Amino acid sequence: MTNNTTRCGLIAIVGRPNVGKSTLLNALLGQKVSITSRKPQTTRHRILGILTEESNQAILVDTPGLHTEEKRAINRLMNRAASSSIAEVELIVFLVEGTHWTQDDELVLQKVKQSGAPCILVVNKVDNVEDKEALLPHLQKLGEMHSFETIVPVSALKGDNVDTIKQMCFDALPEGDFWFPEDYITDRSSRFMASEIMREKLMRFTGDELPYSTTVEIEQFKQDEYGTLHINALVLVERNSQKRMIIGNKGEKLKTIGQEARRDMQNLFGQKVFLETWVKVKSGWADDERALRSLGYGDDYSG
Ligand SMILES: Nc1nc2c(ncn2[C@@H]2O[C@H](COP(=O)(O)OP(=O)(O)OP(=O)(O)O)[C@@H](O)[C@H]2O)c(=O)[nH]1
Repeated sequence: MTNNTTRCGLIAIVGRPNVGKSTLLNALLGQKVSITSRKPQTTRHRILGILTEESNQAILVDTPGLHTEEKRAINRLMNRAASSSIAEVELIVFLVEGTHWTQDDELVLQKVKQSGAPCILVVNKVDNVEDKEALLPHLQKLGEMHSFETIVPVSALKGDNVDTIKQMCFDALPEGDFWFPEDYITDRSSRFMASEIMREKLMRFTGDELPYSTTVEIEQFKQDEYGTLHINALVLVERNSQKRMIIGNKGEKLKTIGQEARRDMQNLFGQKVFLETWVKVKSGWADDERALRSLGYGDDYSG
């Protein structure tokens, strides 16, 4: 019998636009989530997907040098059972394309070097390379640019060698509890994190007075064309007195909570955040359903 040890950690997937990151992600995630629908080049540091298989959970993010603040935020929010801190991303998967090497690739390489994290170089779109003879010397040249763990030629589109990448991601994970429920995928988890940030601020600014039954529902989580996230957070409490407590004198407390939450959200998502918050007293059955939805057990979010 194998034991129940689980492994979990952050894996960065980086590469200039159009190298096939989304295609690789979809191949890795087995079409569980369509990431190609996200707007290209507008997001930084965000969770791209969560790959959970058996005892492994790889959290795929899109930046190599996660700032300490962000790491702390993720850690604080997600790692409930264990208190171990996240030092770095465990591995960087650096995507380039065929036999090309561009200025943008060079820029990404600099970031990879700065981060100091182990890195595998994934040469994508090899199915497109007409001159197969040219591939080997090209790979050799790439190998001289940095001390990559390994260089893997793949075709994300055809699925060639994608399993090798997946295994390398899993092998890089340290032992630890899962940070997300097993069925979590990217969009939901962003909402989940937004609500966790709100909860955390509520707790911090209202202390023990806030009952456990308080829930936060993220009613809107939308990105506009300029890359700003518009997040509406609804705080549901049981009594008017609790509502007053959260709102505070002339709304001061809710304002502070909102400001702090917004700052953390911006850090975590790496995007400008426009956050609206309001507090409502929940009443009856309909709100129970809401509360459940806010925990992610209801309909899928499509916002
Ligand atoms: N021939 C071939 N085409 C690929 C492969 N992988 C991706 N592509 C194509 O390359 C184009 C860009 O792929 P994406 O996955 O959207 O690239 P991306 O890096 O996510 O781009 P951004 O979202 O702009 O960062 C698409 O037309 C893909 O179909 C591959 O292995 N072989």
